[in-house]
Amino acid sequence: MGETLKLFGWKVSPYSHRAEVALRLKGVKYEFIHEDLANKSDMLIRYNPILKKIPVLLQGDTPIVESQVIVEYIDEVFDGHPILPKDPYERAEARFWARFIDEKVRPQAWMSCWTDGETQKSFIAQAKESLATLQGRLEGKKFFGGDSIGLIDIMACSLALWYGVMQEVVGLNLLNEDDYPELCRWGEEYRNAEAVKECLPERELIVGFFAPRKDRIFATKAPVYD
Ligand SMILES: N[C@@H](CCC(=O)N[C@@H](CS)C(=O)NCC(=O)O)C(=O)O
Repeated sequence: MGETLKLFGWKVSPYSHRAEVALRLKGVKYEFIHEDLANKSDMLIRYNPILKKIPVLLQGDTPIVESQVIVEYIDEVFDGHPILPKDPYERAEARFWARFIDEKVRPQAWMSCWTDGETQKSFIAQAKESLATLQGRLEGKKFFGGDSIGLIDIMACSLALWYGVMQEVVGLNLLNEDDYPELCRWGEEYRNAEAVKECLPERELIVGFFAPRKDRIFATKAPVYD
């Protein structure tokens, strides 16, 4: 693995963080290339022509795209901290929860912040149920991965920081210590893990993205990059 690794990312993005924390856990050197998503670079378009999104991991001239794909690639290619379990059944189970997070938890949590009225009530009810289900998967363990960070922890990273910021910006308090003590405890463990601390964005950076765009994000239901 002689080639220089480059990560095209954006510090505000939890997807970008997923890839970066996987590299940090493995102790692999890489260059972080900040993308301006309002004015995407030719390199980003060249290396991710179909989706045109960050993160993109570039190994030599070979791009790997999509955060979970990148995390799994890093785990397969580099020695050190195991991210996915060795056992095929446990690996399948971790991938199931990764999918649950991306298909249920994240969109429900996002929409509970950026809708109102009956629609919001419905998303809040769905998010509450999914958060409780996810919390149950912790089973009293330090991390979803057991004693150390694994795929599910990395996939759930937005619950450890980003979702709290969004809640604060829109004045919601859904993910709180009274209702989700285990999930909040997990969030603290995650934020305090060495590899995470090395690459977790400052809370202010995320507030600085969401707060001024609050109305436009509410209107579009999607991030606004300019
Ligand atoms: N499913 C993708 C999502 C990545 C994603 O949505 N990236 C956003 C930044 S947070 C992006 O590049 N957006 C640019 C765009 O949509 O034009 C992943 O897991 O990597």
